[in-house]
Amino acid sequence: MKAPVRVAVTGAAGQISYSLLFRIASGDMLGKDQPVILQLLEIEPAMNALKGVIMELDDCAFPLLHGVVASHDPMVAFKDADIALLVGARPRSKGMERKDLLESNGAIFTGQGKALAAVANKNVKVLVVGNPANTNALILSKNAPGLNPKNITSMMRLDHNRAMTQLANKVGAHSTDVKDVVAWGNHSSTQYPDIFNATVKGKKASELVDENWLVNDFIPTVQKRGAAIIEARGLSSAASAANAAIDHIRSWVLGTAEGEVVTMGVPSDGSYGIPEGVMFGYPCTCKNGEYTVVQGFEINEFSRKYIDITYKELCEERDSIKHLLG
Ligand SMILES: NC(=O)C1=CN([C@@H]2O[C@H](COP(=O)(O)OP(=O)(O)OC[C@H]3O[C@@H](n4cnc5c(N)ncnc54)[C@H](O)[C@@H]3O)[C@@H](O)[C@H]2O)C=CC1
Ligand SMILES: O=C([O-])CC(=O)C(=O)O
Repeated sequence: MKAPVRVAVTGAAGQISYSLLFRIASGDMLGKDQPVILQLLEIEPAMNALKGVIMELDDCAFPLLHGVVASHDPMVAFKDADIALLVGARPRSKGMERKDLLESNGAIFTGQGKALAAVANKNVKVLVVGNPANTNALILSKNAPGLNPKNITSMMRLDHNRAMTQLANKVGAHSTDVKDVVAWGNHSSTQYPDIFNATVKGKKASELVDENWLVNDFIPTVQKRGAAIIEARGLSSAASAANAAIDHIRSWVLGTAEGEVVTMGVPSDGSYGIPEGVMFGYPCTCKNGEYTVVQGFEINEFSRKYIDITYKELCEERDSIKHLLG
């Protein structure tokens, strides 16, 4: 029997967590042979709601769930955490851009960065989900001395998964037939879902679709999918966001399949002309618990323009929260 892995989840009484916790406890994230201890953080007013969620976790009698800790103190919830899923933050409502949340959410990640650095496992793998995820992850990273900045990532996997299905549907294929899409840049309406390196059943995707569809349908559909869900549901995406978080961590910890490329928001390192200093959606592969940014993807003139726009937005977001960067 493997030793349990400690998984901290913030915003544990919120709607994403309601889809996320049960899947982590059932082994979807770390494998069907990996026990877990859930360490749940909420704000004080939500502790009663969290109690109800924990009652439900108990009622599942999950074989892999070896303990639940609940606290409103990050120093308790993050203690010895091996993995931290930072979901707790306000969601946007209709008419807002995700960056409009920076003012209310950004400060959450200064305190949580400090607490993680103080008490979590030094190799803790962090995924920031709370929006605006990339810039919140940057704030966290700058406030977490002693943690490896490479281990602080932001969620672009939902965008990646959205792009796969949109492309598959267009050409009459299944998402599993699609390889090598990338959601470059920011988890925002400037992100660039790119199919120029992608294949569908081994055929170049760019030869199966035309530029008009890319510009007027595919790219805006993926960019604005979150807003379309808010419009339809009255609430932002939750189950699909939880699913993407599971996918992100599973790939990172257990590795990507042979030939599989996934998008992760990771610290920019100069790859593809993006200078250091932002969290950027890059194509990645994962092995032995580490991710590597895939090099050598073709960036044509069309793609360059979109990539530069999303990079510029990330710089603007960073400039607007300079005071939170430690
Ligand atoms: N990166 C991505 O792809 C996606 C990100 N999101 C973002 O995820 C975040 C959470 O979304 P939902 O679960 O729908 O929101 P929600 O409002 O249902 O839940 C958020 C929970 O976080 C808690 N919370 C607030 N401040 C906290 C703090 N300082 N520490 C711990 N918990 C705290 C709240 O009490 C609440 O229970 C939002 O910012 C949303 O925009 C949502 C979908 C996709
Ligand atoms: O759109 C939102 O605000 C929630 C989110 O990040 C998404 O669904 O991609």
